[in-house]
Parts: sequence; structure tokens; C-alpha cells
Amino acid sequence: MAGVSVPPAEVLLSKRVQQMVIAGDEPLGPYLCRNDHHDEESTATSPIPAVDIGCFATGNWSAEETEEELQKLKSSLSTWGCFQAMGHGIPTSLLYEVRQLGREFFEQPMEEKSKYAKTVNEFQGYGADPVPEEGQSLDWSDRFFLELVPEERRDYRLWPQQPTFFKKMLEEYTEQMKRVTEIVSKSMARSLGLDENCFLAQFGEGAQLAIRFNYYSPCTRPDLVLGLKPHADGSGYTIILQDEVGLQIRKDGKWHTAFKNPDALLVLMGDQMEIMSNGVFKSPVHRVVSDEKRDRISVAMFYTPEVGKEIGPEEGLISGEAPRIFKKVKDYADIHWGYYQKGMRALHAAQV
Ligand SMILES: O=C(O)CCC(=O)C(=O)O
Ligand SMILES: [Fe+2]
Repeated sequence: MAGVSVPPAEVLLSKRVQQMVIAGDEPLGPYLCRNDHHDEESTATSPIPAVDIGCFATGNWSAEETEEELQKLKSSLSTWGCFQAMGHGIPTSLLYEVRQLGREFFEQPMEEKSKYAKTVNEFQGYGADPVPEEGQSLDWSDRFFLELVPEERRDYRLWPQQPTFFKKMLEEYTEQMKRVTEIVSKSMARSLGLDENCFLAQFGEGAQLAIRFNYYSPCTRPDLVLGLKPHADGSGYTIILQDEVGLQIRKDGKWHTAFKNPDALLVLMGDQMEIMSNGVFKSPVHRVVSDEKRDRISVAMFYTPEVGKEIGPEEGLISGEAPRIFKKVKDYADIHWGYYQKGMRALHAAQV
């Protein structure tokens, strides 16, 4: 577009996407990242498998039924790299309230949200990702990111005063997530025939939980932007709560839309679970598409090994037929971040 000057990413990122949409601004420059007309044809609609994790927690199920769910879990994680967790025991009302908490936060006036704003290079707080490397695209979304566990990593100055029940609700959800991560980590180990505590031991006593509320504004040109660019997570795994469709998972060369299921938690493997499972579980590439009319909230809980803790493939998964494919690594999330900012995956950095 001759004659149209595009501000640099730093300048664009000084404004929130939500503000731009309210002001009627069109996306421009690095926000324009889609040129994949052909990929519309390759969007598929097969549902992500659902696994009833209640059977791993209660002991009320028969051995056959439990084995069947374990097999489903293993098969979903080695093909899709994710599954919809049902039977998690979190009341539907709490899931609704957590999503609502996100909505209410973003619906506040800018002056209120700005009290929790992060600077460009920080992670915790309200804003967008730090400025990516030259030539990388920007996401058509706003975020609010908080570290939750271990508690000493919390920065309470960034915990909103409004809505007033924010702190209570977040603490309640954190407790539920600790419980769910324990069930999921143990079940994943059992599904691979390993000692049920092996992944928990790798995550360590100081395993981290961090939450990201993602707000995806509508966009007049959803064909040109993405709410979140294609990426794989650097976490151990991520537990996603969503209210509307928009998330897509890459599998077999196609984008698969994750249907909305307000009662389910979408459990998605990050690169570190791919490493610990020696490649048996896949860390899937995923993205979020924008909608012309509708906004969307998602709440992602990142579960990541303790800071400074070395992780690596479980020995029990390595054999003559299944040689080690990953090295031991530590603070992989930082390695991941370096590549993410270049628009690249990081997993190769952990390969032997
Ligand atoms: O919004 C979503 O559903 C996915 C969010 C996500 O992939 C992330 O925060 O890493
Ligand atoms: Fe993600």
C-alpha cells in the first residue's frame, strides 16, 4: 500500500487491541499475518477426544473401565496432543465464574485496567506479549497474565481490586488446578505404564502455575489477522477454559476447531511433556482465529516444572526400539520463549 506508513510494532503495542476496535481502527502492518486462503479448505471439524478423569480420582470405576480411559488418554495425547477433561469435579458454576472474571476485567474502562499494566518487557500484568523480533506478526488480542504458584512468585500489586471477588475466585480456581494437575500427571504416567508419581517428581515440589486471561476482540477482517499466532506451548502442559469457538489445533496437516464445551477443561501438552514422554505425547501447534462479530475469552493455566529443575525423558520409556530423542534440559520455558519471539518452535533445541 504505497503512501500508507505503518507504525513500528513498539508503537502499535502501546495501544490495546480492544481500544483499537472501540475506536474503529482497521488492523494494519504486523497485525496482518494471514495469507492462507487455501487453509480454509483444510479446516476440519472432528471433535477432540473426551476423557473422564473422574475415574482416575475416585476409585469407583472397575479396573476395565479405568484401563479403557487410560488407553483413550494415551491415544489422544499421542495423536492430538490434547484431550477434553470431563469428570474433573470442578463445579460448573466456578468454571463460569472464572470466565466471567476475565470478561469483567476486560470490560472495565482503560483507566482501571491500566493500573495493572505491564511494561513491554515484563510478563506479569495486563497488556500484550513483549515486542517480537523484526518481521514477526502481532496477535489480535489482549492478555492479563499472573503467576500463582509457588505463592512467593505472586505479585499482589497486579491483582485487581475490582471485581472485588477476584482474589477469592482466583485462589479457589488455583486450588482446583493443583488437584487437577495431580490427577492428570498421575494418569498420564499410568497410561504409559510408568510409576504414577514420575511426572509429578519431574515437575518438582516447586512446580509452577500461572494464569493467562486472553481477550480476543472481534475484527472487521478476520481473514487477515489471528487472535493468537500458531505456536506450541513451552509449559509442561496447559489447561484451557474457553467460552466461544476460536481455538484450532493442528493435526495431520489440518486445523481442527475445538468445539465449545463449557463443562470441559481442554488439557493441551506443552513441549516439556513431549520431552518427558520421550516424544510419545505430542505438543500440538495451535492458534486462535478471530471472528467478525463476536469477542472471546479464554483462561489458560500453564503448569510448568520448578524453576531451575532439570527434566528429561522418563528412563522407563527408553529402549532399543524407542531410543532417547531428547536431552535433559532445564528452564526450557526460557529457551522456548527465545524461539517464540522469532516465530519458531524450540523443541529441536532439546533433541539429542
Ligand atoms: O485462547 C485459547 O483458547 C488458547 C490460548 C493459548 O493457546 C495460550 O494462551 O497459549
Ligand atoms: Fe498456547
